[in-house]
Amino acid sequence: MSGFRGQVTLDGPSGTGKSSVARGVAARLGAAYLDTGAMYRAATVAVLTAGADPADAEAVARVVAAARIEVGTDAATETVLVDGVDVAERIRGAEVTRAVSAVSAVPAVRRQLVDQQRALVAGADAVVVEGRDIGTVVLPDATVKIYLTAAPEARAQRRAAQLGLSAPAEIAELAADLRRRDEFDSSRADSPLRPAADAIVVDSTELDQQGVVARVVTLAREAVSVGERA
Ligand SMILES: Nc1ncnc2c1ncn2[C@@H]1O[C@H](COP(=O)(O)OP(=O)(O)O)[C@@H](O)[C@H]1O
Ligand SMILES: Nc1ccn([C@@H]2O[C@H](COP(=O)(O)OP(=O)(O)O)[C@@H](O)[C@H]2O)c(=O)n1
Repeated sequence: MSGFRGQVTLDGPSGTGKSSVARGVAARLGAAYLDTGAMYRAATVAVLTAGADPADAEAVARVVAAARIEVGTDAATETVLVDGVDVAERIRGAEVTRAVSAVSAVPAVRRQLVDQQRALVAGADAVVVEGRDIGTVVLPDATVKIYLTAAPEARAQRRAAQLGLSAPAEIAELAADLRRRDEFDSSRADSPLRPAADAIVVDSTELDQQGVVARVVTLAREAVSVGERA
């Protein structure tokens, strides 16, 4: 079978499985992988490290413009650096998660990171890119666009399992955080979270992770063969 060539975009709300599925799909397709959420989280680390207020759009834009954000495009290893410092663990912490939606709503930050995202994938024959606006803004001509959804309860349960939390109060807090971020990300003026008009919606509520990976790989291969026949 010939190798996959093209761009796969995976967008959707938090906890739907984007990162894990995108890594699995990239491995199966022999493709590069870009986690754009990690870039907005790294920008948030720069803001917090500088002591800037995440709600102060001008200060945020200034700090992020001066920060050197580096992310890897290898599905097997995670590389996230801010000004040369490894922040791969810090970006997943609660402090960053609380502030990231405010930082990512700043248009100057989005322009900077979208330019960087396009440059990072420009040389790749095959790439899987995940985020919120990849199919709508970053790569509007992608080969196949997936919009991943899942029931809110399933998303909160998955996030809790991932973080090793099981107390009902902790799960309720995670669910509230997911709701707050979805609401913020979907209602911002610049590049809100929404499916592209030509995205295929995949609901992962009743599928396990391998099932979702298999479905997306099939959709990616079908899109290429349709493209070849056209
Ligand atoms: N279909 C699925 N069923 C059950 N758990 C899943 C599924 N897809 C992903 N997960 C798990 O849910 C958690 C959150 O997934 P993640 O990929 O981080 O989501 P996102 O990037 O959309 O926030 C991870 O621990 C992952 O292993
Ligand atoms: N392409 C993207 C990716 C992430 N983001 C922002 O970055 C935050 C963190 O993204 P993420 O993908 O790491 O979040 P999780 O789904 O892993 O919780 C999101 O809540 C958005 O505010 C964005 O605005 N645009």
